[in-house]
Amino acid sequence: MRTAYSVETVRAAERELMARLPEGALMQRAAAGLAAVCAGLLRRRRGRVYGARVVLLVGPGDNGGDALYAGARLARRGAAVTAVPMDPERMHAGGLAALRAAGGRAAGTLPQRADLVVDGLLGIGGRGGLRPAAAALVERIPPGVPVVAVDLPSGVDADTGEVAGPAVTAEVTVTFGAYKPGLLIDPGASRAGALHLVDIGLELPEPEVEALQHADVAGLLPEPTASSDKYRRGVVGIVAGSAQYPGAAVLAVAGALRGGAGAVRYVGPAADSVLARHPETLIGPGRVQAWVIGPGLGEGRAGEVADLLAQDTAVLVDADGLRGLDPAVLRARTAPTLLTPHAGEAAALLGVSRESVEAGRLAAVRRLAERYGAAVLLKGSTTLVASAGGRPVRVNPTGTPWLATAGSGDVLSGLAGSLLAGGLSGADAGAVGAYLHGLAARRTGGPLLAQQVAEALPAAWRDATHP
Ligand SMILES: NC(=O)C1=CN([C@@H]2O[C@H](COP(=O)(O)OP(=O)(O)OC[C@H]3O[C@@H](n4cnc5c(N)ncnc54)[C@H](O)[C@@H]3O)[C@@H](O)[C@H]2O)[C@@H](O)CC1
Ligand SMILES: [K+]
Repeated sequence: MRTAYSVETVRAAERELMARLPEGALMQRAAAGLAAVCAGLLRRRRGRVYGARVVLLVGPGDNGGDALYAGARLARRGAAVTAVPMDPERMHAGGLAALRAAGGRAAGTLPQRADLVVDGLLGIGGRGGLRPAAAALVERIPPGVPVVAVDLPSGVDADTGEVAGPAVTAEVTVTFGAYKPGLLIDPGASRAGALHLVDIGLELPEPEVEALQHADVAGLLPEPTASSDKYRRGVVGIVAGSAQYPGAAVLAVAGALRGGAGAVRYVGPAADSVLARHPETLIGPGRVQAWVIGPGLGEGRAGEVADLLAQDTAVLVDADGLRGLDPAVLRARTAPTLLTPHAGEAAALLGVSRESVEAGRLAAVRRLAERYGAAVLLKGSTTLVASAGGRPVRVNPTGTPWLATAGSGDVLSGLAGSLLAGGLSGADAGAVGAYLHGLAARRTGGPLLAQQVAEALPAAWRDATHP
């Protein structure tokens, strides 16, 4: 599991550790780790560190200090290191002295030629969009030069991943002590490049955010045993599609058939289309371990949603099924419930604007889970899954922008419903479903069809369970 911690938590752990260590020890650990990653990148790119031109962008705080001390280490190995300050009056004094003693220099403007730029403008002390002096430096980073971000890309909000205005786009981010949520959640995540965690010895409590990895997914996926027949492996029922949208039913069933359930049952007006594509489907009402309701349902079917929610069976509600949900009804349920809105649907469920959901996705998914007393999967470029009761929010690490295509959400709801039928909790079914769905899309690559994502799911399942 990859875990991430808020600034407040990291600061508290740092204070506790600093009190037990000599002054400056943590910064030296950070700088040593940062310099090692920079040196590795330079060796891969140009064979050696000696003679490399390294530019440090130096902010007024300790993030700049890390960059300066790391620059000093690179200068001692023969790199030509130039520090460019955001504010010449406010540079970490010890770091600047170390850089100068190692043969580095400070300059007022950004050199046009460089082999590497180190972004030490702002770390976890950054607030709001970059102020003009910082933004001006970021805009002058020469195109094509790799950037290593110190702790996080400057301009990315550490706690939320929000980016207000210009921000650094890094090839690598070297982060200290713990991942920050903003490194795992878009738009911040896509600015951070490859993540490298330097252990500085922090002792940390329960994380705010976590991201499943292959091993976690393998541990959660239901694997059939010799004694499991199709009913023991669970039956998932799909209530989806309408005369207007029969395709949503076909795609939800396509996802459900590949989610490990023993059988898939379909209830709705698109039975002919479903059977034509998926002859293995059971048709008509019957016993199931989990229901999926919503994809392509169209209007006027709230009664069917209410009927399913009144049953003591796991239910996933998606798309049109999410309209007008009553928080009191959901909160009263004891069987697992998973809601899978996109930002627009989430906004309607919260009674806020779509923009406000998109600007604060982490807060929005938490609020939804609390308000509806259910697990909530908020779709988007990084899909988030929250559960009621304040557990860490799960961030899906496998997404790809190509997944923003018609019908891909229908495949996901079928898949996650199938996992619910297999006995996973709402939050686990959502997080594992999003993980496999993203992996399948990555395997498919390029402009993709939702049907292809469904077809790649068995291979994604094998990748996660037998890496
Ligand atoms: N505290 C610790 O024990 C450690 C901290 N480390 C480093 O220290 C960093 C945190 O240092 P600081 O607390 O000094 O904070 P930062 O260096 O992140 O930045 C704070 C400074 O930036 C200015 N600033 C804030 N927002 C701005 C904006 N939007 N535009 C322009 N300027 C802005 C503030 O006025 C303040 O002077 C970490 O990210 C990490 O890199 C590491 O050395 C490891 C140990
Ligand atoms: K930075």
